[in-house]
Amino acid sequence: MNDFAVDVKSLVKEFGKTRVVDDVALQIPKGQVWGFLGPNGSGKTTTIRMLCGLLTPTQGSGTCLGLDIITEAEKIKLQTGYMTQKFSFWEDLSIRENLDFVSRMYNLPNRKAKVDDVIARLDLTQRQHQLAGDLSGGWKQRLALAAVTMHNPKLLLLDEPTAGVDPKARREFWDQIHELTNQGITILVSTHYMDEAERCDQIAYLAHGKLITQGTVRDVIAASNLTTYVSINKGVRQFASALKAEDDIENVSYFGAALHISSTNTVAIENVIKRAPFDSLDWQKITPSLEDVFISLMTSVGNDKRDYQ
Ligand SMILES: Nc1ncnc2c1ncn2[C@@H]1O[C@H](COP(=O)(O)OP(=O)(O)OP(=O)(O)O)[C@@H](O)[C@H]1O
Repeated sequence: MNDFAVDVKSLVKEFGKTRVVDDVALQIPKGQVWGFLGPNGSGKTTTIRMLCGLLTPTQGSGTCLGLDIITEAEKIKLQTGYMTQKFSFWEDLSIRENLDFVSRMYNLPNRKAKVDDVIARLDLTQRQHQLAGDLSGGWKQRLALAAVTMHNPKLLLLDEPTAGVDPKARREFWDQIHELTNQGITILVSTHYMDEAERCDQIAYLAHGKLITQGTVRDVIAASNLTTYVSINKGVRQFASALKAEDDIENVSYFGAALHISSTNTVAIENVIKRAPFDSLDWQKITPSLEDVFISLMTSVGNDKRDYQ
């Protein structure tokens, strides 16, 4: 068994004639938290489902927790916790009843102690008798995290666990995620939130089913070769459409009162800001943010031209 919790290569998934995941390779070291990013429909959920044995790849091979993803999918399921995008617990049962049900499904020994423990660990004591259907988004996600960790999985696959959850609850959720990695659990978490991407050891970015970039946030920013300038002059927004019309500016975006412009061609972007009318603004070169990089990546890969039946 190697030191990777996930070690897969050439993963392909086709639905009919549409290639939804296209030649994806991932090597996730044990005990790390990885962010899985990419636009809607880029294939994140499909990849996650292949990793936990719920979908069979059309092509490709590899292991999860040292187990073959094709031939040992059932064993992988027992050691993996998969949190789906949609809340999938019983709304008419309380938190405690839901967790008790899950512990029965996994046939866990010492069920009551196990449920007591997970309720305490995730700070659910006060709400344990509340119906799941009455919980707010943040508490629902906490219940879901409790449920997927009850059988002591070594790998957690979390599909947009914090979508629609308020910032405080999101922060608490991430505290729990880091607590779990401290215990040696490996986590792959899909997200659209940049601040969450920045909390990960490494990130992998998918577009149109292909892995476009991966590494630490710093690596991904460096590999983008993006040059970004920012202006915070009053009235800078009035220049946005003229800047967007410039062929050499690949990306113009608002960050509050500031305007960021980016290009992979440093000379060209610097020529633009030296020219009228843009030379009337003060420009400062900055390290591109992850968001600058992702917008640039999305622009460079273009629109999804695949055919969906
Ligand atoms: N069972 C299926 N049959 C046919 N097409 C599917 C099936 N499952 C997913 N797809 C298609 O595959 C593409 C990738 O979907 P997937 O859910 O993996 O993307 P995603 O990156 O997780 O998107 P999102 O960020 O919106 O959750 C989508 O266009 C989707 O419609």
